[in-house]
Amino acid sequence: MKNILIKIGGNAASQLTPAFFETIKHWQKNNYNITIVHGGGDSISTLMTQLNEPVVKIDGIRQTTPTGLAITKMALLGQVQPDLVEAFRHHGLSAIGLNAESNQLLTGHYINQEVFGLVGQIDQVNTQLIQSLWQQNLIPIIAPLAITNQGQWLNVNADSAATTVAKFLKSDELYLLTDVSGIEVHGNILQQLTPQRAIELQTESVIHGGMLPKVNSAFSAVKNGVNAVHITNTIASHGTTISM
Ligand SMILES: Nc1ncnc2c1ncn2[C@@H]1O[C@H](COP(=O)(O)OP(=O)(O)O)[C@@H](O)[C@H]1O
Ligand SMILES: CC(=O)N[C@@H](CCC(=O)OP(=O)(O)O)C(=O)O
Repeated sequence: MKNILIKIGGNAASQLTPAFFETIKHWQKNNYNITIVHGGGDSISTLMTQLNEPVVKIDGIRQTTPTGLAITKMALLGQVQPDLVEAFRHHGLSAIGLNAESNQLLTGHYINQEVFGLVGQIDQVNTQLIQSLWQQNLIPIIAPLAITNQGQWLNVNADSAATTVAKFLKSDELYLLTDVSGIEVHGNILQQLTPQRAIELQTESVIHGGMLPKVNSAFSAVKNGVNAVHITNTIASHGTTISM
């Protein structure tokens, strides 16, 4: 029995095909446990712009003010997540939307409050809640937010959230679904990426922006027991694979 986590980035969410849902159904029939962590950075930025909140990202991580956090929650929990749950239902799959407060699903801490504001990293995952949903054939769809022990909500980069949840669930495979078919280097998509090559490509700025948290999260996942991370635009292809 496999345990697969799929992170659906904001851009990928609007491009899910019937084939994607058929593959998930096929995996469920084979008793695979499926978990989704969603992004939604594009929806957050659009809503921020509409509400005159500045959009500032440093190396792919959003600086998040208290107003920015309120907008982030609106976008993720009011738009992106319900739309995804509905898409799964429409394709005959039972899914349930979850956030940090769902029976204390995701607890975290600030990464660097002075630089990033209300941005965090996840320390604890209520894996029992996820496992009980799997037993009911429900697919958990989780938002990238966390709560501190003091009850403060934190915005979490969705690649980092997906990676941490995959580590806690001991996932066999993690798919980071995005809008590119893999990591591109001088016009070619890499099949594999080693840590050494990743450092070189980051230094040369060949890997930049939103790809930085993906690559860093992927290496952290494989160091912590996830067998393989695939950076891709479809679960039908592995794109760029990061493994030990
Ligand atoms: N070497 C690279 N190969 C492919 N994409 C890259 C690379 N470096 C930076 N990127 C950028 O990373 C983006 C994916 O990250 P992001 O926009 O944050 O996606 P998501 O919303 O799916 O997390 C790509 O669209 C591309 O613009
Ligand atoms: C702290 C931080 O950067 N949080 C992200 C959360 C959403 C996200 O990561 O969505 P994508 O995967 O679609 O980019 C943000 O505010 O955009």
